[in-house]
This record gives sequence, C-alpha cells and structure tokens, in this order.
Amino acid sequence: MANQNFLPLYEKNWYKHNYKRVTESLLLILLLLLLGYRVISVKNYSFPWFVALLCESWFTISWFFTLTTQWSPTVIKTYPDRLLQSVEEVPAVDMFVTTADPVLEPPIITVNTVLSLLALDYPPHKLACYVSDDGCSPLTFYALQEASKFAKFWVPFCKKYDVQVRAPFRYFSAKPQVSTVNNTTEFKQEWLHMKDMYDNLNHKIELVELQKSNPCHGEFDIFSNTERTNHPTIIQVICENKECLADGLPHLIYISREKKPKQSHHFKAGAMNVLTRVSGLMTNAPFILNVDCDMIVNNPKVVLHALCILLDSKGEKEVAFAQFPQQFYATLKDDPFGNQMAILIKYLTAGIAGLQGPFYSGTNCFHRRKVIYGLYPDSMEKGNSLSENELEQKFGDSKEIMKTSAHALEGKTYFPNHTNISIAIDIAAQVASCGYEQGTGWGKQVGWIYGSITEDKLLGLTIHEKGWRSELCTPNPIAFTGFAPGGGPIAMAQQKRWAIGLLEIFFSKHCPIFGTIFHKLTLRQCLAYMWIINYWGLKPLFELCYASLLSYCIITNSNFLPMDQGICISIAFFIIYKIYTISEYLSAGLSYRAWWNNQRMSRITRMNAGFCAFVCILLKLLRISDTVFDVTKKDVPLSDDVRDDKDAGRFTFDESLIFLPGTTMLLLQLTMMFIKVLGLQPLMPTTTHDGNGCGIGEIFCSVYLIICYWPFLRGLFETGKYRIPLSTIYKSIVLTCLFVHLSRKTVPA
Ligand SMILES: O=c1ccn([C@@H]2O[C@H](COP(=O)(O)OP(=O)(O)O[C@H]3O[C@H](CO)[C@@H](O)[C@H](O)[C@H]3O)[C@@H](O)[C@H]2O)c(=O)[nH]1
Ligand SMILES: [Mn+2]
Repeated sequence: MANQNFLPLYEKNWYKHNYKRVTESLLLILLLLLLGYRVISVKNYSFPWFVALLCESWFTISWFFTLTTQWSPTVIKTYPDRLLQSVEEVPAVDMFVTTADPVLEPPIITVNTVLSLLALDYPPHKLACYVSDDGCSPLTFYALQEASKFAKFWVPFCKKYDVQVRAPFRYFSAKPQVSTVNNTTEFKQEWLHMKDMYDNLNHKIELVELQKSNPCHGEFDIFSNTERTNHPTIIQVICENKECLADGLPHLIYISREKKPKQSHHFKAGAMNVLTRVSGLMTNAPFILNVDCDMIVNNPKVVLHALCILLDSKGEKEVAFAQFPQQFYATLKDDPFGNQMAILIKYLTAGIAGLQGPFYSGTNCFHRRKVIYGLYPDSMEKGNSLSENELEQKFGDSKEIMKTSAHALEGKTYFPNHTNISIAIDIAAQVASCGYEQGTGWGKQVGWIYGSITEDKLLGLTIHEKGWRSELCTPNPIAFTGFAPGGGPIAMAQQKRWAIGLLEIFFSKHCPIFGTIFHKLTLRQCLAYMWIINYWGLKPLFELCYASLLSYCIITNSNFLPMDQGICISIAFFIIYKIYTISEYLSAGLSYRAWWNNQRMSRITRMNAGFCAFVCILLKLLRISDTVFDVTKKDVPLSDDVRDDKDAGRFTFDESLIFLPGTTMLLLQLTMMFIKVLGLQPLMPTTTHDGNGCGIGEIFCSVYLIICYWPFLRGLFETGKYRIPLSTIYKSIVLTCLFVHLSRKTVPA
C-alpha cells in the first residue's frame, strides 16, 4: 500500500523565529541573574528571601521547559492529490465518537458530529462510524436513528454542492455561501428543503427530550429496565452499507458498553477500548479516527490529509498518529476566558511538532490500529506475529478478537467479511462486557492506557516512549472545530481535571522522566511533556506560594524583592516578558484585549484549578478518594449573530470549592492594601538585615494581582450567577484571617 512514487506525500518545514529566540534566551538569562543575585546577597537572607528563591528557581525551570518546547517549530504540508495517484485503493477508516451523558451533551450535538463524519469526502464504503454512549440513553439512540434517515438526503446534498461545513447546525447558522455552482434556483430550493428537514429533525429530538417519554417500545425495548450505571451491553447497527456501495452511506453503529455498579469503567479510556474491540470484530480498519461528541469536521478532506502522513513512505515506518489541533467555533471576541488556546497552538504545539511530535489530545486524531495494539516501530517491517498464547494474554480469550487483532498486527488491512457487521453483534456484545478485560493487556499494554483521567496524554506518551513519532496536521480550512466552555465553573472544572490527569501521569510509573531514562522518549520530548505537566499541575503551586509571600511581606512589613539595584533585574524581566507576550499575540493577529484577557485568566485558572487539582492528587496518593472524569457540559451552539450577547463574556461562579483559592487570594491582597493604607503594619521588625520594610515592589505586585482578579472583585458585588456565593466568601474570610494571624505570629514582638 506504500506510496510507489518517489514524491513524498507530505513535507515538513522547520522555521525559525530568530527574534523570539533571542528574547526567550534573554528572559532565561535574567531569571538566572535573579537567582544568582539572591544567592550572593547574603545580607538579605531571610525567610521570605528563601521562599522567593525556591519559587523563582522553579519559574526558571518552567521557563526552560517553555523555551526548549517552542525552540524549533515546524509546519507540514500534505499533498492529497499525490496520495490519490499513488494508491490503487484507499484504506478503510473506523471513526469513533464518544458521548457520556444526554443532559451534559445534548444528543443534537452528537448528531451533528456524526453527520459531519458521515458526509466526509472519502469513499463511504471504506468508512464506519461507531458511537459509544456511556449514558445508555434511548434519546441518543433515537437521535442517531433519525440522523441516519436525514443523512440519506444530507450527504448527497453536501457532496453535490461541495459544502464545506457538513454539520447542519453550523451550515445553517451562516448565510448560504453563494458561488457560481449554487447560485441557481435549484440550489435555493434544495437548501430550503434541507433546512426544513433539519429543523424537523431537531424538533423531533427536542420533543422526545421534552416529553421525557423514553420511547421504550419496539426497537427501544432494549432500554427498558436499564440504568446508566447498571445495564447489559447494547449494540445496534443503525445503518449498514451491506452491498458496499460507493454511493451509499458509511456504516453507523451504536454501542453502550455493559456497566455494573461499583465496577471501575475507566471513563473515556474504557469506552475507547470497547470501541476498538467492537470495531475490530466488525470492520477492523487499519486506521482509527476518534473525536469527542462536540468536535465537528470543518474540512471534509481530513481523511486524505491524515493519510498523506500515515501512508507516506517515511511516515509509514515512523509515525504512529496524525493529530489535528483542537480549535473552536462560535468563539467570543477577544477570548474573554482565555480558553481558545490560539497562542498555545501557534507556538507551543508547533514547537512540539518539531520534536518527537504533538501530544495526542484525545480527539481529532488518526491512529494506526496496530500501534494501539502495542506494536513497536522496529516490528513494523518484519510484522509482529504473536503466538496463540500471547494473543490470548494480551487481547483476551475471544477467538475472533485474537484473530482480528493478529490480522491488524500483521498489517492484513482488509477484513475478509467486512460486510457482515450484523453477524458480529453477538460476539461484539461479549467483548463489550465489563468483565472482558480482566487479566488481559487492555489498558496496560494494549489500547487506551488506564491510570489517568487525561487518558489522551497518557496514551500518546506511551506511544512516544516506544520510539514512535507523531505529526501535527494543520490543513486549510481548519480540520475540526469544537465547543469551548465559557468562563466559570464548567471551564474551571475542566482545567482542574486536566491538571489532575497530568499530575496522575507525573506521579505514576509512566512519568516522562522514566520514559527518557528507560525507554525511547527523546530528552526534548520529555521536557515538552514536563512543560505541559508543569504548566497545569506543578507551577500553580509555586505561583500561589509566591502570591502568598507578597501578602506575608506586606503584613510583616518585610520584603522579598530586592531593595537595591537587584530590583532592576525583576523590573527588566517583567517589562520584557510583557512586551514579548504582547508581540506574540499581535503577530498572531490577535488584539491587545485578547492578550490581557489571557494574562489575567492564566493567573485565575492556574491558581484555582491548579491548587484544587493538587489537593485532589494528595487525597488520591493518600488513598482517601479517587479521581473522577466529570464530563464538560456542552451548550447547543448559537448562531453567529446571537453571540454578541453582552453577558457572554462575563465570569460566573457557583458554590464549588474551586473558587476558594482565588477568592482567598483576592481578599488577602485587599486586606493588605488596607493594612498598608491605614498604616497598620507592625513597626520595623528588629531585623537582622539592613531592615527595609516592605517596598514599592511588593505593593506594585499586589495591585497587579488585584487587577488580574478583576472578575472576582466584581463577583463580590454582583448578583445571581455572577456573584461569588456567600459561603465561599465566608470561608475565604476565615482563611484570610488565619493567614494574617499566623503571619503576625512570626514577627518577633
Ligand atoms: O466516562 C466518560 C467520560 C467522558 N467521555 C467522553 O469523553 C469526551 C471528552 O469529554 P469532555 O467532557 O468533552 O472533556 P474535555 O475536557 O473537553 O476533553 C478533553 O480532555 C479529555 C481528557 O481529559 C480528552 O479525553 C478529550 O479528548 C479532550 O478533548 C466526550 O466525548 C465524552 O463523551 C466518555 O465517553 N466517557
Ligand atoms: Mn470537550
């Protein structure tokens, strides 16, 4: 199947940001200077001085992670035309969609994602779409059935008029694009007709949702007496392209794996493993695309772009997966919640792509099935034939799974009876049961690896550790777009989950440092993994500590920032860093406002989510409580013109403890200002050093922090969901008093 031509199917170009590199190095030098200054100025030695030294050392290490990660960015260009010329027949691709809760993830969203997949520009008989429903919801099933009926009209319409965005809610939310092809009455009529049909579909799904009348009759019988956490496996073939028609539709299969109460289901990773096995029995495609239920296809040629990488003669031997970035639709202006990650994608992700390859981000990714089955790059050429015994140990005792897995590992890409999907259902139900994985390699050496709620990073890491590379693919138009949760409890909980998951990886045997020492993770890739673990999980603690130090110094009238010329280093760092980040935003075509919003939000999210994640990890390490994957709530997207809503960019709060660190930090800084302004600081402590009280530097930082926490400051006085709940405020007051009291205790009378 490899590309016979000599022309590569994709090209990779490294580019240099010289100016950026110089600034980054300068910042590193300044940080080192500051550390050096702290160490040599013996006369300043004091408790705050040492804590500051510790935090700043960590910030220096963090900066080093960032610097190496974005040092050598790359961009690749794919050539789908060359691909089509060089292969006789394109390979099959299995597509996985996961959904977990019909309330948090309204079925209409999943339906749109599925429709955008069914309408891909790729031979439909080579595609199969598997939807995993961890919610075991008849509504989701019903919605998919209706969607499949609608798809019979929608897919031909999209292909006929070469529609770009094939998720109807996005397509109909914009005005129809007028071009010469579609500026006809015929098109206009069809457009109206399709819109009518879609509205009808939407209406039907909403109606069932409203009536909550679970349609538990006929085909829905299977859902009677089921509970979300207690039900047998349900697998239904919603649409089967039996004759393998090239103008038919892809197969569509609904799967709700067996659940039993009190059994660990491993959240999304568990769902992905069931999907892998069931699809292995049914279609066993050599490539797997997986998306979250809200990640719609935005570029119908994605499969071709991904295959350019995976089928390229070099890529075929080295590249395990092709990752597309996570980008978002219907985004708010100027990124008020700092969650659009534009800068992260532009600089850091591109930088990682220049190393061993981008992290697997859980969605928008094409995997090789054999790599998921545990293949090493060295076995790629000779193939990997396992004995009967080994197969059983790894893949479990289903004869069919053993057979199909062996096929996949040996690279026999076409499953012999790929038309007999319905026949496989009974066996499929068996491999989707909760007991199947017991004593097998699933979740350990095979499939999605268990042990972290950011299962994506963990799987990607184990693949990189085997010596595989990965590639980042950024076609134009953007490949996939998804839903970005706004600012407030939902986003905060998501950030916390990421932080927890990354810390879980750090504190496990899969820690990237071991990956470099004992396996084939390259050093710089290890540093890139350390960058992400640090950014979400570790650094927030030091930030919090640094911020508390500020308050401590103001209360005790001491200082931790240099009082002499040393302060120039800090000031220079602050100014250059700010200019550096502003220029990053401006050169990415973003505004000052977007820059400021991101600066501010990164203080807020890091401290709140990061600190809570740390507490959760402590509880886990102490075996007091385990971590859970809380699904992010997704809203049905509004059309483009409705989203100028003034309140959309306002921060919201709820009772959750996640806002406690931030609220406390704000109250603490405000109290400090009061103490300072009213002159309530203790007199100059009988210091051992030169005895300067707290200086202008501390005051400046404190004011800066208060400005960053503006949404919280407003939250103290707002109403409704924009208000910080009183219970949180009370708790923060108690903590603040405690902090002030303890700090004062340390001052000798
Ligand atoms: O028990 C579960 C929990 C979640 N999911 C699915 O997992 C996906 C991601 O969940 P979401 O709540 O949207 O989390 P995000 O934080 O938005 O997801 C990001 O982070 C996750 C890891 O924390 C990755 O798995 C995702 O791919 C990545 O997009 C969704 O399709 C869910 O339906 C399940 O199938 N079963
Ligand atoms: Mn999501």
